[in-house]
Amino acid sequence: MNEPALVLEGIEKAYNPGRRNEVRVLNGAAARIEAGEVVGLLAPSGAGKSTLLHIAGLLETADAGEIRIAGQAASGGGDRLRTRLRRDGIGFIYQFHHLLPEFSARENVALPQMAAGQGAAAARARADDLLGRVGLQDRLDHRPGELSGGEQQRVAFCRALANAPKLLLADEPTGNLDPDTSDRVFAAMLEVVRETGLGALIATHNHELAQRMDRVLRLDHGRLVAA
Ligand SMILES: Nc1ncnc2c1ncn2[C@@H]1O[C@H](COP(=O)(O)OP(=O)(O)OP(=O)(O)O)[C@@H](O)[C@H]1O
Repeated sequence: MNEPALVLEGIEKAYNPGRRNEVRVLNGAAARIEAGEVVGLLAPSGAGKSTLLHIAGLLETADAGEIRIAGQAASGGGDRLRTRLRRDGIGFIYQFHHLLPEFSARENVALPQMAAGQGAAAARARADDLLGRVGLQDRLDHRPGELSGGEQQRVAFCRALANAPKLLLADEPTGNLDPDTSDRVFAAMLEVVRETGLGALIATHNHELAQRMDRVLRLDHGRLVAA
């Protein structure tokens, strides 16, 4: 049986602990996302959504708690373990695409694979396949500045999947797009996510998008509860 894509147990996080301006953001947050499961994360601004995604994505450390990515414990491991798990196990998409402006769509998707040791030809072939699956087969050689906002987000999505992660983390991935484009881009992402069978945690303020996911969590006083 497949290991869960993500397990979080007892995650605690406070900023400025012990000081007058202490902010307790996570207070025993726990979740389990199975392989193939798409889970939404709904939370009002400031509730700790980005903090939670950064901790799950091993970009930020928790004060306490356990994190497992596809069965591998990340908590307690050193920076090298965290970097390897992040590179091989996790794909990220942010609200703004953060694509490299001087590289083409194909190169933006191929580069993370090459950084992980893949040969250039195979990396380009996988990039072309992924980009084709979200309808960008005619935009392979375009640079980000030559693409629409929705196209840029689709490239960012393909880049997140480039190294075949077990877990996809997304922070408002269509949040900067107009409603129609957001809807289309989100549908394309969801279709590919469901085909690949990876586990996904997708933060959104959009209740309609959240309803298309398998289930939805919300942050309530630093804990994750079913929405
Ligand atoms: N580096 C930091 N130092 C101090 N406080 C911080 C820091 N980062 C975040 N916070 C505080 O922690 C809380 C949670 O922040 P976070 O960015 O996780 O919220 P969010 O739910 O993602 O909000 P949004 O939807 O507005 O992006 C906020 O009250 C924020 O002010």
